[in-house]
Formats: sequence, C-alpha cells, structure tokens
Amino acid sequence: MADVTAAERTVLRVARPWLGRLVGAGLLAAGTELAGLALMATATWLLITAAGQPPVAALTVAIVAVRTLAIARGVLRYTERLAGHDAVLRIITEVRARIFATLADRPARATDRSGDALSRLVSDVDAVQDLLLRVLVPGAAAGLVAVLAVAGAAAISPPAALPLALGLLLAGVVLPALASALTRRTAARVAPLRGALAVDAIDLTAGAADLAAFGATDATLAKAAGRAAELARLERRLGLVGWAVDGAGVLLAGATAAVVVLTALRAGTSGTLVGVLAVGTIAAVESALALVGAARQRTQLDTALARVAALLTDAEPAREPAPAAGEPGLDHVSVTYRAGAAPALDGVTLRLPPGRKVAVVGPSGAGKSTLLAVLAGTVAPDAGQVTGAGDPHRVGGLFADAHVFHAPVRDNLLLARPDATDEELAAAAGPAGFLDWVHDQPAGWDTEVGEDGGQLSGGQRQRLLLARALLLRPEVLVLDEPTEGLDPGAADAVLASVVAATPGALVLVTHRLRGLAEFDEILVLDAGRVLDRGRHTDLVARPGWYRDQWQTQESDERGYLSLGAGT
Ligand SMILES: Nc1ncnc2c1ncn2[C@@H]1O[C@H](COP(=O)(O)OP(=O)(O)OP(=O)(O)O)[C@@H](O)[C@H]1O
Repeated sequence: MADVTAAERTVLRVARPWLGRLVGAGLLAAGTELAGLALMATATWLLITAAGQPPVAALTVAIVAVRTLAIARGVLRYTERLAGHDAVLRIITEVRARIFATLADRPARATDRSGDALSRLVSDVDAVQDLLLRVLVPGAAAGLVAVLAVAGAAAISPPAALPLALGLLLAGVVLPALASALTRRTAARVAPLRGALAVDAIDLTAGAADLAAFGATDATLAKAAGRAAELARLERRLGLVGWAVDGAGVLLAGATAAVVVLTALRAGTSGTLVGVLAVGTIAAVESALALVGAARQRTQLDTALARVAALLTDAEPAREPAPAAGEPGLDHVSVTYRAGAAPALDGVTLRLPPGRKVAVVGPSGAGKSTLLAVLAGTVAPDAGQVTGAGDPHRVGGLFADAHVFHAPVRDNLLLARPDATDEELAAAAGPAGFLDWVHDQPAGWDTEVGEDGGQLSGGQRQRLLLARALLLRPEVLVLDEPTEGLDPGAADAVLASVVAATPGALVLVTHRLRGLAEFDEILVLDAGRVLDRGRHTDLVARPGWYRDQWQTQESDERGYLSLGAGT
C-alpha cells in the first residue's frame, strides 16, 4: 500500500495509547483467517482421503481438527471484533472530544456552517473508525496470513510456493494499488459533496420561511438536487470500479489455484496434497483480496481523514517548553497518591527561571499544594522530571502545614538562616508586615510565641511564618496561601510587598485572585491538570474558571467594602 499520509499519521498519533489493543485485534484477525485457511485445507484432505475408504481411525485426527478449527474460527472472529471495536471506540471517543474542543473553542469561521461541522463530527469521524477497523487491522492480518500461507505451500510442494506468492502479490499489492488509483479522484469529491449537501439540508429546513419569502425555494432545492444527483453519479462510478476489481479478484484466485495445481502436479506432489493446495490457494488469495477492499476504503477516507486531521492538529495543546538544563521546575510531572486514585498532578510543566513570578490557582483539591510539595521534594513524582527539589536553598518557603516552635521569635526565624543579623531579620519581617508588632513587644525579637505560636493571633502567626520564608531567600520561593487569615486589605498589602521583596523566582499558591496582575504566569489547575495558563489580563478576558472566580471574588469584595463603609 502507499505511504502513510500526513492525515493518517495525525490520527494514529491520537490512537497511540490504544495501539497495543489494535495490534491484539490484528493478531486475532490473522488467527481467524488462518483458522479458516487451515479448516479448508484439512477438510479437503479429509474428503479426498475419506473417498478411499480407509479405516476411520486414520481420519480421527483430521475430524477432530476440522471441528476444533471450525469452533476456533468462530471464537477468534468474535474476540477479534470485540477487541477491535473496544480499541476503536476508545480512540474515536478521544477524537470526537478533541474535535469538539476545537470547534467549541475557536471563533466561528465562515466555513464552519453548522451542517458542515455536524457532518464532520459524524461521518468524518466514522472515517477514523473505518481506517482502523477496515484498513489497518484487516490489512495487517492479510499480510501476515499471506506470508504464512506461502510458507505452508512451500512445506507441501516447494515449487508451488512461487506461483502462490505471485498470486498473493497480485491480489494483495497490485490489485489494491490499481483499485485505489482508479477511485482516488472520484472518492476525493464525495466527502466535500456530502458536507455541502448537509449544509443544503440545514439551509432548506432552518431557512425555509426566508427562502419562501424571497421566492428562492425552487432555486435552492434545484441546487441541492443537483448536488445529490452528482453524489449519486460519483457513488455509482465507485460501485462500478468496485465490481470490476472484485471480478478481477475472483479470476485471479482461480488462475492462481490452477497454476499452483499444475506446478505441484509437475513436481510429483501426491493427488491429495494437490487438492489441499488448490483449496488452500483459493482461500489464501481470497484473504489477500481483503486488501483490495481495504485500499478502496482507504481512498474513500482520504478527504474525510484530512478534515479530521485538520481539526485534531488545531486541538493539540501547545507544548509547554521544558525547563532549561539545571533550571528549577517541573517537566511533565504526574503524581498519584494511591494506586487506582485519580492523579493529584497530571503532566504539569513549569519553568522557573530567575525572577519569574508564578501563581497557582484552582478549586480545592486541584493539586496546588501537591505541586509545591513536588517542587520542594517532599513528594516524589510518578512520572516526569523535577529540578531543584530537595534543597531548601534552591526551592523553599512557606508550606501548608508550617509549624511555629515554642521558642522566641528570633529562634523561629533563625531556623531559615541561622547566621542572620537583626538587620536581615528586620528586612524579612518588614514585607511580611510583622516588624511593627515585634517592635511593639517589650522583649522584641526575644518575645516567646507559645506552643505552635499559640500566644500569637492567627494573623501574626501567619506573618511570622511568612517572614521566616522570606529570610530563607531561596532560588525559588514557594508560598502556600501566605496571606491566609489576614483581612483583605492587609492581604493585598502584604502580597504586594512580598512580591517586591522577592528578587528570585516565586511560586504562589492562592485562593485569592487579587494582586496577580504583575505575575508573569498564572496556572489554573483542576483535577491535577493545567486547565489554562497565562497572565491575569488574558485569563479574565476568556471564559473559564478564572474569570468566573475573579468576578465572584470581586463582587464579594465590593459587598465587604460597602458593608465596612456602612458601619
Ligand atoms: N498525602 C496525601 N495522600 C493522599 N491523597 C492526597 C494527599 N495530599 C493530597 N491528596 C489528594 O490529592 C489531590 C490534590 O490535593 P492538593 O492538596 O494538592 O490540592 P489543593 O489544590 O492544594 O487543595 P486545597 O486548595 O484544598 O488546599 C486531592 O484530591 C487530595 O485529596
């Protein structure tokens, strides 16, 4: 068969996760054909031998073989259909989802008339099913059966294998190529014509009243009828070529069998085995002729597949660049906490060059804390690469379960940088909004904070933890909800000063979407996947979780402020 086309390659790329199942179906199909071939050959041997009336015992093995092969053929055919359809239905589900995503996302184009789009979703996607089930699987099976049939013939009569190989070559390669050459041009016109006819049907029904009002009904109907007639003419032509090629196939099977029989007889092969060869040859050539059907089908699929592929190419998500060598970050990282559970992170890529400010947002349970844990090295990924993890001076900061020690403020802070001077402590506590409180305490830096900061208010405790994270000054500062527990005004001020005081990269996990306008990138996570990513202005401009959440938070905040103003 001809080379794989670009459209077929695109479809096969989508099908890749299920290729194992397809190969299984191909092997089962080959098994079915072989069982059929062996059944014919054994039954022939049995009939010819039985005609000589030998003792029944001499036939027992063949009788059992015939029964077994007959049953095996049915079972194999059934499992092949099951396996093939199982794989293909999974693949076309993915194809449909991707096409739907493309059609739903992109601005409507003039060519995206709804009838045409519908036709694509239905009949063009069926082309993917046909490519896999009627071309790929039987094609591969027929190739395998042909090779084994020639080997079998060679075992019975070596000289007879040559004409059989030649017949199979004609049936499986030459005839299919001829069939597709004869039908390609006609087939290419069929799919667009069907699309146009679907659009006509929509226009004629949805626009019936307007067509009548402008007196255009007859002309539009005539145009549609013209297209329908043209479609019928093309399909008739395809049918005629099909019948001619099928006839040639039958002739070829007979001719090959005749040459094989003559060759075997001339080589002195026994009469019984010559009979086996004759019937086996016909069965093998017929099985190779499946490739004619496959090739014809393939040419009919060309146009439809190209249209599907165009939408699939659109749908392929832009590949996020992986972090540069040595640069901290994630490269297609996935994490699953428990076997069988949905992944908490699913193929997340994140680059963190110096100075980059990234926010991670998303609904509860989306995987935000897991992302930070992987970056910090406390959770190992199941797949993908993490750089910089495990060294708090490369990636460190404030994590969800941070602890405050029963010790003075100073000791709690020095945990991050044991040799820090009081000036450095102040430089970290300032942006965290903690410095004023320290200065107000009689014991200053030596103020005791109690067990897990029990003598601090929730807000002060949070500011202490944030100051400790800032003192660390890692290459990538990670902050999990650093302003949790602060009132909205304080939260905004603290976030702004923290961002200003962070020269390196920053990864901020937050529920609050205010103050992210300056961030280089915002990752919207949901169920472990990056749902969307971009700057604040991009994300609020397009429909989605981020915009909805932003609008809700803004109106809540306005309510909060007006309540405050009223009191
Ligand atoms: N240690 C763990 N063991 C098992 N499952 C976990 C663990 N940590 C998190 N998960 C699960 O992983 C998923 C992601 O959780 P994660 O805490 O990363 O989400 P999140 O976006 O930070 O949520 P939130 O905003 O509520 O803090 C959730 O389904 C959660 O139940």
